[in-house]
Amino acid sequence: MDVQTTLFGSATGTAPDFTGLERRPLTEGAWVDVCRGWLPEADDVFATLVRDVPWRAERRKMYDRVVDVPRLVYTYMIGEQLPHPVLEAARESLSDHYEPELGERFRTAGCCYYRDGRDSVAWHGDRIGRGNTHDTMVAIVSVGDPRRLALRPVAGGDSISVEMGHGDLVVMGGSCQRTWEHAVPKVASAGPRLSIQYRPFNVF
Ligand SMILES: O=C(O)CCC(=O)C(=O)O
Ligand SMILES: [Fe+2]
Repeated sequence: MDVQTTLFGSATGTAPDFTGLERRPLTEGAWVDVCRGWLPEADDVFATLVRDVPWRAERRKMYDRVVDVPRLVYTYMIGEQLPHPVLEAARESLSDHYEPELGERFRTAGCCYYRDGRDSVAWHGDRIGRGNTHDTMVAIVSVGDPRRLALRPVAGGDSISVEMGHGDLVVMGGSCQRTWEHAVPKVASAGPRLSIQYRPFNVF
């Protein structure tokens, strides 16, 4: 076996690739990309994050109020080491793939823990910072039980939904954070799900 393969194999598993990625254009220059089964070692990432992330309850400013968001969170800021090497490799691979279009690299990683179907996040755009005024991207990697990402235009109109399953990648891009809103609705029954959201500098 050649050394390169061995090193890469043990440190980060198979590098994710973007074969099978599909883009769904929305209105007003927003879009969503979906790539199923994208993340290598998804089982191990799930178990490691449940155990090692310093999870805390979320308080979040939304619609000019601070509201409780029923889920656990922790955000890895620029330069903080991520809790699994596959997540470092995934960030670099996403940056390499999207940089020509995004014009910059992904820098932070927000982690969310939806413990069961009662955990959720209400309708919002990631508009703290530049998402409020500029086109940007938020790349979401999911592990654990599938949950639905609902999206609806701010101006009014039908909502759509994208299933986020174990190892799936979903990227919201273009004007999505300001012209559309998204939510992870409560469901009658679900097991635990973790979400890792990669964002560029000053997008939250
Ligand atoms: O759970 C997800 O994947 C989406 C989370 C989200 O929209 C957010 O934290 O801003
Ligand atoms: Fe969001």
